[in-house]
Amino acid sequence: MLKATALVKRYGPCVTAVDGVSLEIPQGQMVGVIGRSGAGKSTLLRLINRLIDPTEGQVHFDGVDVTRLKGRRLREWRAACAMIFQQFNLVGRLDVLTNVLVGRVGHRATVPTLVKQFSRSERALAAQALERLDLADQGLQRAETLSGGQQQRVAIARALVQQPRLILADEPIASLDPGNAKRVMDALRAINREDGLTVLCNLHHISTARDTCDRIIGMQDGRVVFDGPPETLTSPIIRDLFGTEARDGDGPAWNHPPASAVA
Ligand SMILES: Nc1ncnc2c1ncn2[C@@H]1O[C@H](COP(=O)(O)OP(=O)(O)OP(=O)(O)O)[C@@H](O)[C@H]1O
Repeated sequence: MLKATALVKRYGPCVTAVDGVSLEIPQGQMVGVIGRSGAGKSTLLRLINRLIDPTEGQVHFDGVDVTRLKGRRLREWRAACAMIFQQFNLVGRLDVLTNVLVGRVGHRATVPTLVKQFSRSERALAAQALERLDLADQGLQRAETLSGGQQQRVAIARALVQQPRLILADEPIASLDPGNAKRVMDALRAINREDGLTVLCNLHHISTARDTCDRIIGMQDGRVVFDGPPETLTSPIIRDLFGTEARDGDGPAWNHPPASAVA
Protein backbone atom coordinates (compact mmCIF):
# COMPACT_ATOMS: atom_id res chain seq x y z
CA MET A 1 0.00 0.00 0.00
CA LEU A 2 1.26 3.43 -1.00
CA LYS A 3 -0.14 6.19 1.17
CA ALA A 4 0.28 9.95 0.88
CA THR A 5 -0.90 11.99 3.84
CA ALA A 6 -1.54 15.73 3.56
CA LEU A 7 1.38 16.15 1.17
CA VAL A 8 2.39 19.73 0.45
CA LYS A 9 5.21 21.04 -1.75
CA ARG A 10 5.81 24.77 -1.85
CA TYR A 11 8.33 26.60 -3.97
CA GLY A 12 8.91 29.95 -2.29
CA PRO A 13 6.04 32.00 -0.91
CA CYS A 14 3.93 32.03 -4.09
CA VAL A 15 3.91 28.52 -5.61
CA THR A 16 2.19 25.58 -3.98
CA ALA A 17 2.82 22.78 -6.48
CA VAL A 18 1.13 20.09 -4.35
CA ASP A 19 -1.43 21.29 -1.87
CA GLY A 20 -2.58 18.79 0.75
CA VAL A 21 -2.78 15.55 -1.24
CA SER A 22 -3.91 12.44 0.63
CA LEU A 23 -4.18 9.14 -1.23
CA GLU A 24 -4.17 5.42 -0.58
CA ILE A 25 -3.11 3.21 -3.47
CA PRO A 26 -3.37 -0.53 -2.88
CA GLN A 27 -0.63 -2.80 -4.23
CA GLY A 28 -1.22 -3.71 -7.86
CA GLN A 29 -3.43 -0.81 -8.87
CA MET A 30 -2.87 1.03 -12.14
CA VAL A 31 -3.60 4.70 -11.53
CA GLY A 32 -3.75 7.46 -14.14
CA VAL A 33 -3.09 10.99 -12.90
CA ILE A 34 -4.59 13.62 -15.16
CA GLY A 35 -4.80 17.39 -15.08
CA ARG A 36 -3.78 20.56 -16.83
CA SER A 37 -0.18 21.56 -17.26
CA GLY A 38 1.07 22.83 -13.90
CA ALA A 39 -1.56 20.92 -11.90
CA GLY A 40 1.17 19.25 -9.82
CA LYS A 41 1.29 15.77 -11.39
CA SER A 42 5.09 15.58 -11.83
CA THR A 43 5.70 17.09 -8.42
CA LEU A 44 3.51 14.40 -6.85
CA LEU A 45 5.56 11.61 -8.50
CA ARG A 46 8.82 13.26 -7.47
CA LEU A 47 7.61 13.54 -3.87
CA ILE A 48 6.74 9.85 -3.86
CA ASN A 49 10.18 8.70 -5.01
CA ARG A 50 11.90 11.35 -2.87
CA LEU A 51 13.60 13.14 -5.74
CA ILE A 52 12.26 16.12 -3.80
CA ASP A 53 11.21 16.45 -0.17
CA PRO A 54 7.75 17.58 0.89
CA THR A 55 7.26 20.86 2.70
CA GLU A 56 4.63 19.08 4.82
CA GLY A 57 3.08 15.63 4.99
CA GLN A 58 4.29 12.07 4.59
CA VAL A 59 4.52 9.22 2.13
CA HIS A 60 4.26 5.70 3.53
CA PHE A 61 4.91 2.48 1.64
CA ASP A 62 3.87 -0.73 3.35
CA GLY A 63 3.89 1.11 6.65
CA VAL A 64 7.37 2.64 6.24
CA ASP A 65 7.54 6.45 6.33
CA VAL A 66 9.65 7.03 3.23
CA THR A 67 9.79 10.78 3.87
CA ARG A 68 12.11 10.08 6.80
CA LEU A 69 14.53 7.75 5.00
CA LYS A 70 18.19 8.74 4.73
CA GLY A 71 21.43 7.37 3.31
CA ARG A 72 21.37 3.74 2.14
CA ARG A 73 17.68 3.25 2.93
CA LEU A 74 16.79 6.32 0.87
CA ARG A 75 18.85 4.98 -2.05
CA GLU A 76 17.05 1.64 -1.71
CA TRP A 77 13.69 3.41 -1.80
CA ARG A 78 14.63 5.32 -4.94
CA ALA A 79 15.72 2.03 -6.54
CA ALA A 80 12.35 0.53 -5.53
CA CYS A 81 10.55 3.29 -7.48
CA ALA A 82 11.25 2.80 -11.17
CA MET A 83 10.76 6.02 -13.14
CA ILE A 84 9.66 6.21 -16.76
CA PHE A 85 10.09 9.65 -18.37
CA GLN A 86 8.59 11.32 -21.42
CA GLN A 87 12.03 11.57 -23.07
CA PHE A 88 13.04 7.94 -22.26
CA ASN A 89 16.40 8.98 -20.71
CA LEU A 90 18.45 6.32 -22.49
CA VAL A 91 22.14 6.66 -23.36
CA GLY A 92 21.79 6.87 -27.14
CA ARG A 93 25.30 5.73 -28.07
CA LEU A 94 25.11 2.62 -25.85
CA ASP A 95 23.44 -0.56 -27.00
CA VAL A 96 19.97 -1.51 -25.83
CA LEU A 97 21.14 -4.32 -23.54
CA THR A 98 23.55 -2.03 -21.68
CA ASN A 99 20.82 0.56 -21.30
CA VAL A 100 18.59 -2.07 -19.73
CA LEU A 101 21.39 -3.24 -17.42
CA VAL A 102 21.68 0.32 -16.11
CA GLY A 103 18.51 -0.59 -14.18
CA ARG A 104 20.69 -2.88 -12.03
CA VAL A 105 23.03 -0.10 -10.94
CA GLY A 106 20.91 0.78 -7.90
CA HIS A 107 21.50 -2.79 -6.66
CA ARG A 108 25.28 -2.52 -6.86
CA ALA A 109 28.03 -0.78 -4.95
CA THR A 110 30.03 0.05 -8.09
CA VAL A 111 28.87 1.07 -11.53
CA PRO A 112 29.97 -1.35 -14.27
CA THR A 113 30.72 0.26 -17.60
CA LEU A 114 30.66 -2.84 -19.79
CA VAL A 115 27.99 -5.48 -20.29
CA LYS A 116 30.42 -8.26 -19.35
CA GLN A 117 30.94 -6.67 -15.94
CA PHE A 118 27.34 -7.49 -15.05
CA SER A 119 26.67 -10.98 -13.70
CA ARG A 120 25.28 -13.76 -15.85
CA SER A 121 22.00 -13.63 -13.91
CA GLU A 122 21.74 -9.87 -14.42
CA ARG A 123 22.29 -10.29 -18.15
CA ALA A 124 19.67 -13.05 -18.23
CA LEU A 125 17.24 -10.75 -16.41
CA ALA A 126 17.86 -8.00 -18.96
CA ALA A 127 17.41 -10.42 -21.88
CA GLN A 128 14.13 -11.66 -20.38
CA ALA A 129 12.89 -8.10 -19.94
CA LEU A 130 13.72 -7.26 -23.57
CA GLU A 131 11.97 -10.42 -24.72
CA ARG A 132 8.92 -9.41 -22.72
CA LEU A 133 8.88 -5.98 -24.34
CA ASP A 134 9.22 -7.60 -27.77
CA LEU A 135 12.73 -6.21 -28.24
CA ALA A 136 14.80 -9.40 -28.09
CA ASP A 137 16.27 -8.76 -31.55
CA GLN A 138 17.34 -5.19 -30.77
CA GLY A 139 19.64 -5.94 -27.80
CA LEU A 140 22.88 -5.09 -29.60
CA GLN A 141 21.58 -2.07 -31.48
CA ARG A 142 22.52 1.43 -30.36
CA ALA A 143 19.57 2.87 -28.45
CA GLU A 144 19.52 6.03 -30.59
CA THR A 145 18.73 3.99 -33.71
CA LEU A 146 15.36 2.84 -32.31
CA SER A 147 12.00 4.52 -32.78
CA GLY A 148 10.59 6.57 -29.90
CA GLY A 149 8.14 3.81 -29.02
CA GLN A 150 10.91 1.20 -29.00
CA GLN A 151 13.08 3.47 -26.85
CA GLN A 152 10.28 3.86 -24.35
CA ARG A 153 9.88 0.08 -24.23
CA VAL A 154 13.64 -0.19 -23.55
CA ALA A 155 13.09 2.24 -20.67
CA ILE A 156 10.33 -0.03 -19.38
CA ALA A 157 12.67 -3.05 -19.65
CA ARG A 158 15.26 -1.06 -17.68
CA ALA A 159 12.59 -0.36 -15.06
CA LEU A 160 11.75 -4.08 -14.88
CA VAL A 161 15.33 -5.23 -14.20
CA GLN A 162 15.36 -2.76 -11.36
CA GLN A 163 12.84 -5.19 -9.77
CA PRO A 164 10.91 -2.24 -8.41
CA ARG A 165 8.09 -2.12 -5.88
CA LEU A 166 6.26 0.43 -8.01
CA ILE A 167 6.51 2.15 -11.37
CA LEU A 168 6.13 5.92 -11.65
CA ALA A 169 5.61 7.04 -15.24
CA ASP A 170 5.69 10.77 -16.00
CA GLU A 171 3.90 11.41 -19.31
CA PRO A 172 5.33 8.22 -20.84
CA ILE A 173 3.51 8.58 -24.14
CA ALA A 174 3.49 12.35 -24.62
CA SER A 175 6.17 12.18 -27.34
CA LEU A 176 4.78 9.16 -29.18
CA ASP A 177 2.45 8.64 -32.13
CA PRO A 178 -0.85 6.90 -31.35
CA GLY A 179 0.32 3.40 -32.39
CA ASN A 180 3.47 3.51 -30.29
CA ALA A 181 1.58 5.17 -27.43
CA LYS A 182 -0.85 2.26 -27.34
CA ARG A 183 1.96 -0.31 -27.35
CA VAL A 184 3.70 1.43 -24.46
CA MET A 185 0.50 1.70 -22.43
CA ASP A 186 -0.37 -1.93 -23.18
CA ALA A 187 3.11 -2.95 -21.99
CA LEU A 188 2.69 -1.03 -18.73
CA ARG A 189 -0.75 -2.54 -18.25
CA ALA A 190 0.55 -6.07 -18.88
CA ILE A 191 3.36 -5.61 -16.34
CA ASN A 192 0.86 -4.20 -13.85
CA ARG A 193 -1.45 -7.19 -14.28
CA GLU A 194 1.11 -9.98 -14.59
CA ASP A 195 3.49 -8.82 -11.87
CA GLY A 196 0.95 -7.15 -9.58
CA LEU A 197 3.11 -4.00 -9.69
CA THR A 198 1.55 -0.69 -8.75
CA VAL A 199 1.78 1.78 -11.66
CA LEU A 200 1.21 5.49 -11.20
CA CYS A 201 1.12 7.21 -14.55
CA ASN A 202 0.76 10.91 -15.42
CA LEU A 203 -1.22 11.20 -18.64
CA HIS A 204 -2.39 13.95 -20.93
CA HIS A 205 -5.35 12.12 -22.33
CA ILE A 206 -8.58 11.24 -20.60
CA SER A 207 -9.23 8.51 -23.16
CA THR A 208 -5.89 6.78 -22.51
CA ALA A 209 -6.41 6.95 -18.77
CA ARG A 210 -9.93 5.56 -19.16
CA ASP A 211 -8.82 2.70 -21.39
CA THR A 212 -5.80 1.64 -19.36
CA CYS A 213 -6.24 2.47 -15.71
CA ASP A 214 -8.20 1.00 -12.77
CA ARG A 215 -8.46 4.38 -11.18
CA ILE A 216 -8.18 7.98 -12.27
CA ILE A 217 -6.97 10.83 -10.12
CA GLY A 218 -7.64 14.33 -11.40
CA MET A 219 -5.46 17.16 -10.13
CA GLN A 220 -6.03 20.88 -10.29
CA ASP A 221 -3.88 23.57 -8.66
CA GLY A 222 -1.99 20.97 -6.64
CA ARG A 223 -5.12 19.34 -5.23
CA VAL A 224 -6.92 16.10 -5.98
CA VAL A 225 -10.29 17.13 -7.40
CA PHE A 226 -11.37 13.74 -8.73
CA ASP A 227 -10.57 10.22 -7.58
CA GLY A 228 -12.52 7.26 -8.87
CA PRO A 229 -12.85 4.43 -11.37
CA PRO A 230 -12.77 5.44 -15.06
CA GLU A 231 -16.49 4.89 -15.59
CA THR A 232 -17.33 7.53 -13.01
CA LEU A 233 -15.35 10.20 -14.87
CA THR A 234 -18.30 11.38 -16.93
CA SER A 235 -18.37 14.33 -19.31
CA PRO A 236 -20.22 16.61 -16.86
CA ILE A 237 -17.66 15.80 -14.17
CA ILE A 238 -14.81 16.54 -16.58
CA ARG A 239 -16.43 19.89 -17.39
CA ASP A 240 -17.23 20.66 -13.76
CA LEU A 241 -13.77 19.80 -12.53
CA PHE A 242 -11.61 21.06 -15.35
CA GLY A 243 -13.46 23.96 -16.88
CA THR A 244 -15.08 24.71 -20.18
CA GLU A 245 -12.03 23.91 -22.29
CA ALA A 246 -12.32 20.25 -21.26
CA ARG A 247 -13.58 17.90 -23.91
CA ASP A 248 -14.62 14.32 -23.65
CA GLY A 249 -13.72 11.67 -26.19
CA ASP A 250 -10.44 10.91 -27.82
CA GLY A 251 -8.78 14.30 -27.85
CA PRO A 252 -6.62 15.91 -25.23
CA ALA A 253 -8.77 17.38 -22.51
CA TRP A 254 -6.89 20.42 -21.42
CA ASN A 255 -3.20 20.28 -21.99
CA HIS A 256 -2.92 20.88 -25.71
CA PRO A 257 -0.08 18.38 -26.27
CA PRO A 258 1.51 18.08 -29.72
CA ALA A 259 -0.82 16.67 -32.35
CA SER A 260 1.34 13.54 -32.52
CA ALA A 261 0.46 12.79 -28.92
CA VAL A 262 -3.28 12.70 -29.46
CA ALA A 263 -4.31 9.12 -28.78
N1 LIG B 1 11.57 23.41 -9.11
C1 LIG B 1 10.51 24.22 -9.17
N2 LIG B 1 10.61 25.50 -8.78
C2 LIG B 1 9.56 26.35 -8.79
N3 LIG B 1 8.31 25.99 -9.21
C3 LIG B 1 8.14 24.72 -9.62
C4 LIG B 1 9.22 23.78 -9.61
N4 LIG B 1 8.75 22.57 -10.07
C5 LIG B 1 7.44 22.77 -10.35
N5 LIG B 1 7.08 24.05 -10.07
C6 LIG B 1 5.75 24.63 -10.24
O1 LIG B 1 4.83 23.79 -9.57
C7 LIG B 1 3.61 23.69 -10.29
C8 LIG B 1 3.31 22.23 -10.60
O2 LIG B 1 4.28 21.77 -11.56
P1 LIG B 1 4.29 20.26 -12.09
O3 LIG B 1 5.45 20.14 -13.02
O4 LIG B 1 4.20 19.34 -10.95
O5 LIG B 1 2.91 20.21 -12.91
P2 LIG B 1 2.40 19.12 -13.94
O6 LIG B 1 0.97 18.89 -13.66
O7 LIG B 1 3.31 17.94 -13.91
O8 LIG B 1 2.55 19.89 -15.32
P3 LIG B 1 3.02 19.33 -16.76
O9 LIG B 1 1.89 18.50 -17.28
O10 LIG B 1 3.23 20.59 -17.55
O11 LIG B 1 4.29 18.57 -16.54
C9 LIG B 1 3.77 24.57 -11.52
O12 LIG B 1 3.24 25.83 -11.22
C10 LIG B 1 5.27 24.65 -11.68
O13 LIG B 1 5.64 25.84 -12.34
